[in-house]
Amino acid sequence: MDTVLSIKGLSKHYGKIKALDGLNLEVKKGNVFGILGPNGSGKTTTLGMILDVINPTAGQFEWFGKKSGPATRKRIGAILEHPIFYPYLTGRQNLMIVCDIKQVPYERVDEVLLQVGLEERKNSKFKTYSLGMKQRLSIASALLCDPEVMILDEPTNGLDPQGIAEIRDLIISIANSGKTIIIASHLLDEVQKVCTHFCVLQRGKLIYNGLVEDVGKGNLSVEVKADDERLEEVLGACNLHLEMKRELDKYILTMHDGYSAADVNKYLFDHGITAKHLIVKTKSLEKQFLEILKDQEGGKQ
Ligand SMILES: Nc1ncnc2c1ncn2[C@@H]1O[C@H](COP(=O)(O)OP(=O)(O)OP(=O)(O)O)[C@@H](O)[C@H]1O
Repeated sequence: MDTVLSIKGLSKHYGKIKALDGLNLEVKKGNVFGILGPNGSGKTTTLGMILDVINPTAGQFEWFGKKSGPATRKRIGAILEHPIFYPYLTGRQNLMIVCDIKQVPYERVDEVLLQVGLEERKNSKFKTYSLGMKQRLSIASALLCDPEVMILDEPTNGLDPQGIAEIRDLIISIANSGKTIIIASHLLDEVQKVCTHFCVLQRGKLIYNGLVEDVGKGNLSVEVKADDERLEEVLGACNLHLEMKRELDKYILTMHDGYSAADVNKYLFDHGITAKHLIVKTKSLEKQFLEILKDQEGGKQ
């Protein structure tokens, strides 16, 4: 798979503050790559450097196998902050101004407005747009040059749940059109729903890099409830699980490899107990993220 972005030993120090410290990362063509991290972990600094807005203290990066420059920059669309649009001009007129600046033919304006779902409101003034519509116009603006890569910094910041869902669907549709996408976010649910890959930064260091589909792999957890006072004793005696925990009126079993909720159900049934609640719990990215951060903290002690 073609490498779109290759980062080697990238660092940015502000005096004693190591905003980014020796980052190595590769993003391949077609990836939807989430950069996760708590506040101040170096996400925006990373995006700033790969977009040539911030000068690195050390290290390097390549776009499409080449040193970054005007030719590679044309192949990248980015939204770092809300771009400034004119409130009294329509969405369409605002994008025509961007076309003039970027030397893109005006035909692209209607194409991108359609792509981001603003076709019906294209002749409304920008000041009448909701926050979600403003964000979609920003994305439309970044799409004007038909870039191969889109870089989005916290694309759903400040949006309501419906706005978040709309931007999420838009990102998925842009990814499906074959573009590579890099998103910095602290919304784990958003990354889990949209991204194929993710990395975690903490205090400027890369502490995790992997596939989103691998989240939740590992030992299965099964949650069990039953109206039977023998439940704890019977469950405790079975050898399907590695660990059993009680949480209020339910039991959480961490299963041995190869055993499922159906095995628990059959075991209980064979012991005359009918489960009234039996669900498989998969680990969310949120849980995994918190564990990754905790492991890192633990490793320091
Ligand atoms: N211009 C600057 N001068 C000094 N320190 C800076 C500067 N820019 C960023 N930093 C520091 O570098 C660290 C990383 O900041 P950065 O904005 O990249 O983090 P972030 O992960 O994007 O955080 P957030 O989620 O809050 O936006 C922080 O400690 C921040 O205070």
